[in-house]
Amino acid sequence: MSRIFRAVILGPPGSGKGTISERIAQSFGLQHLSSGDFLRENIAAKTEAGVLAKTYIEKGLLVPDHVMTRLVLPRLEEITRHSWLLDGFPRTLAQAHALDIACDLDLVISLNVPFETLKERLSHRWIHPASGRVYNKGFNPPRVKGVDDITGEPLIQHEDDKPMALVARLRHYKDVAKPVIDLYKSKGILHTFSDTETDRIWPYISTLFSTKIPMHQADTHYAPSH
Ligand SMILES: Nc1nc2c(ncn2[C@@H]2O[C@H](COP(=O)(O)OP(=O)(O)O)[C@@H](O)[C@H]2O)c(=O)[nH]1
Ligand SMILES: Nc1ncnc2c1ncn2[C@@H]1O[C@H](COP(=O)(O)OP(=O)(O)O)[C@@H](O)[C@H]1O
Repeated sequence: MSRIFRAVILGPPGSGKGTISERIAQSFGLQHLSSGDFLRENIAAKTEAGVLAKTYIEKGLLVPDHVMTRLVLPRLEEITRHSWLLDGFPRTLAQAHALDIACDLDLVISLNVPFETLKERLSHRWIHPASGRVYNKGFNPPRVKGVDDITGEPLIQHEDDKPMALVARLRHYKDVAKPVIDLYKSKGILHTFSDTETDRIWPYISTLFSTKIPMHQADTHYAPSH
């Protein structure tokens, strides 16, 4: 059996982590694990962690480290046969240290997208709350304005994607993420990609993964439809 490949994707809210993770998952057969999805599953199932996490997310705050590590690490340990890409975790230095104890990472990608671009994207981000599907006016609009493509249910905008909350959220991200980025830089596994467009970043990420993942493990390659 091939060795498991473990990667993390870092970047501020709106930098395209979810979008790029899906492309990596599709092109290279990695399992996309998203801390936001784990949280939404737990909130929907009303688990103890989910009920607690909801109170923080609603206020636009980070969920405490001990709740996040207890939620995410067991999920990683369950995956013993499949390569994975972790999106949204670690977000703090304490989470990065906990992950470090649990496993060895092969690769960390950091997305560096200008502040103005993030503000613009997030203020146009619309979500289907039940599934977590994400749309963007312009980049990937729903087929019918205001409703989810699959269920036809209404889309909503996160309170913390509204303009007033955005600036504070992005500033806070930067402060908390800096030591995490520095840690992975010092380990020599960090690769940073800077641009305003996902479609311009993607070819570089795709090339990087091609050099790291043996071709027989990779599935068909993702090609943007536009
Ligand atoms: N205009 C534009 N929007 C993008 C681009 N890449 C992603 N988006 C949109 O920006 C928003 C944030 O992307 P997402 O992948 O959710 O970022 P995350 O918060 O880092 O996971 C979503 O509405 C995406 O559809 C891009 O290159 N251009
Ligand atoms: N690793 C984490 N540590 C703390 N809180 C987290 C973590 N991951 C997600 N969250 C919480 O869940 C919310 C939604 O996460 P996510 O879906 O990744 O959205 P976004 O990309 O907009 O930040 C975050 O705003 C935060 O409150």
